[in-house]
Amino acid sequence: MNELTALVEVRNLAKRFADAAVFEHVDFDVAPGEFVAVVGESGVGKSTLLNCIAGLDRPDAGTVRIENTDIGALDEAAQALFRRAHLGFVFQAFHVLPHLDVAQNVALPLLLLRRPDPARVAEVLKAVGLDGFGDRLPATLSGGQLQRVAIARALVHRPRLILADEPTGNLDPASAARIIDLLHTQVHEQQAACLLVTHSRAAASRADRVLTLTAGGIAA
Ligand SMILES: Nc1ncnc2c1ncn2[C@@H]1O[C@H](COP(=O)(O)OP(=O)(O)OP(=O)(O)O)[C@@H](O)[C@H]1O
Repeated sequence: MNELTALVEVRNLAKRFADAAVFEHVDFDVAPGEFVAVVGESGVGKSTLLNCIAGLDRPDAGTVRIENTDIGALDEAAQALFRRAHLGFVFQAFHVLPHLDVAQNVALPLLLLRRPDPARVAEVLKAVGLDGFGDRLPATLSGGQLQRVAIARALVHRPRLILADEPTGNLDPASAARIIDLLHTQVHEQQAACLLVTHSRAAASRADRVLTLTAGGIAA
């Protein structure tokens, strides 16, 4: 895949923490409209890989280009603006803001982009099965409901790249399937791309491609 067609291009990426290597020689592309699952043993570095792609962790070697922008070449402020406009990130730990209600949490990416759109917020809340939960505070929600708030927030601004770290980890099989459907719809309708880190065989089996991360690289 050449530079013009790849939405994400990862080249020779390596990351270590202090004296412990996590991974090296990580090379892959993701095309527009592609849904890619990343699997691998616990602790192999899947979350770290997503963080490096988003510019939240700095790799020790290699490059990440998203829509032809070299993320590592941007300063922190420019990286934050780039993330805001182009990325939707579902974190393993949700990062839902406790003092904002569900609708306000989901609306946040649109507000930061100065594109408030209450109808879109209501649409994604309905899509994740949280119709009627807009005015609830996060402390009153279950783990699976919080996870769906995080997913709605990651999708509300229709990002080109969705990075999702175990987005179905707290969900029952039917809710999980519904979230994977939603990610598929977003990816295929918007020609976006999704990188889904998962231990779930069911979720991985729905991806267009499955990549396995090891300490020495990543491969189909
Ligand atoms: N900030 C950090 N400082 C030091 N070591 C870290 C840090 N973050 C992660 N690690 C280590 O890096 C390795 C990769 O962690 P990571 O969370 O990326 O793995 P993972 O494949 O996502 O794991 P899991 O499937 O269990 O979620 C682990 O050994 C972890 O202990």
